[in-house]
Amino acid sequence: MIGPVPSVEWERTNSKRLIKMVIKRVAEDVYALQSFDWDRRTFDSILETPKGTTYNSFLIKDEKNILIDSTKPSMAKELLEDLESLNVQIDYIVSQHAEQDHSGAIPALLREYPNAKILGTRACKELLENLLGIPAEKIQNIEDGQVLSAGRHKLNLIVTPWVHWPDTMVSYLLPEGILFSCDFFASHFATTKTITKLEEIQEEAKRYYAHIMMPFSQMIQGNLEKLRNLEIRMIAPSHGPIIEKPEIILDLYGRWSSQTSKKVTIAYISMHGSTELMVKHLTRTLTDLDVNIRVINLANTSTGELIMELVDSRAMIIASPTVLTRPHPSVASMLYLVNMLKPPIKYVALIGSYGWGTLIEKETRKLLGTMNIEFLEPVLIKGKPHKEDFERLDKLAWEIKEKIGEDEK
Ligand SMILES: Cc1cc2nc3c(=O)[nH]c(=O)nc-3n(C[C@H](O)[C@H](O)[C@H](O)COP(=O)(O)O)c2cc1C
Repeated sequence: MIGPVPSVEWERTNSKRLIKMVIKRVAEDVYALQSFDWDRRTFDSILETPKGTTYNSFLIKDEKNILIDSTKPSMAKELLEDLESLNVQIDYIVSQHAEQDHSGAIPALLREYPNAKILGTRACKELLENLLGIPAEKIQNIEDGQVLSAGRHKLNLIVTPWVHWPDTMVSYLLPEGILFSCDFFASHFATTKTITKLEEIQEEAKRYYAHIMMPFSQMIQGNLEKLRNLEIRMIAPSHGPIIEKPEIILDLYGRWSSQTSKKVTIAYISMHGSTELMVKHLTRTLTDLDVNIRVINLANTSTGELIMELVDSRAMIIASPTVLTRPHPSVASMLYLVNMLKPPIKYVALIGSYGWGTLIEKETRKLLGTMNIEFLEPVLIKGKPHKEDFERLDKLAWEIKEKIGEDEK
């Protein structure tokens, strides 16, 4: 039986420490304990976090008290103090994902609550032992679909592998209908607001999806399917704000994991302007052909911005001069990342200028070696582009327009 719609209310903030921790009442006897990292600007040394982040832990107070996820090790002290202020003993810690930003405070929690049992997936158990030195006997494996009863509250434990590591799971709380989703549907966004509108979350959710979730789009589709029959009233991820209108993020994930739009993203760099002239010409022609394009100069725009554009692009044009026979290093490192993150692009075209001899095509194909893409005929020219080079670019523009219109996927 599902209960009344949960809604977030302020409980208290720990202002002594510059609001490092915020406690929110999410529903009756359900609390969000959020650690705020307002100033964090990168994650995993890859992902930009221009709006900081939070590490969210959730407490269900009942006959048995359950803590879902924790925080990063350096914020363990604040989490323990806030639990103390809520006057609870912890019976269960559900570790939805062993990565240190969610489970790093578990050793400190175990020192304070030595009788607490840790629950996690099989893969999580092994990782908790290896990453955090948590003794095996403290951790119980959960089975997919297992229900943990706290008393009035029932927590449905659902195995959802690869959102973001092999160990990941989510938990669905009844009667409130709250989905504790860990990294699934998360965003790096330090805000005290809860989300009810798409525009409030779209950009940071997309940045997060692009870097963390995109390589696993097939698994995401499978896991979305697994959640389809749940009546989800609220999504409480372990990073970023709580989402009070779950359909907005569920729709985005549905689209991002299975569709592209007819968009073409052009990523370029140019040292002396010849490749840039090619990009300008191609941009003009594609615009005349009414193709939706985004142009990104890698010299002044981060690779992260490009990766976000690729979430819903159907084609990518790579424009690079030849440097020591290969793509410019900024292009090469971008290609390395694209190959890892596997955006759903279907077509790739390579253009660029070289001086005397080039292996750029071979190297580009190699760098994108594990992607399922069709390479269009490259336009590689010696020196500055001339009339016949512009004609080749026009031909490429027409080909791109035709290709991206061929299907709607
Ligand atoms: C550091 C450096 C290394 C280069 N290495 C090569 C090379 O291996 N093969 C080649 O054909 N041209 C090479 N070139 C020449 C450039 O590819 C050529 O000048 C090209 O037109 C530059 O395009 P851009 O004007 O878009 O920067 C090199 C240029 C520089 C500055």
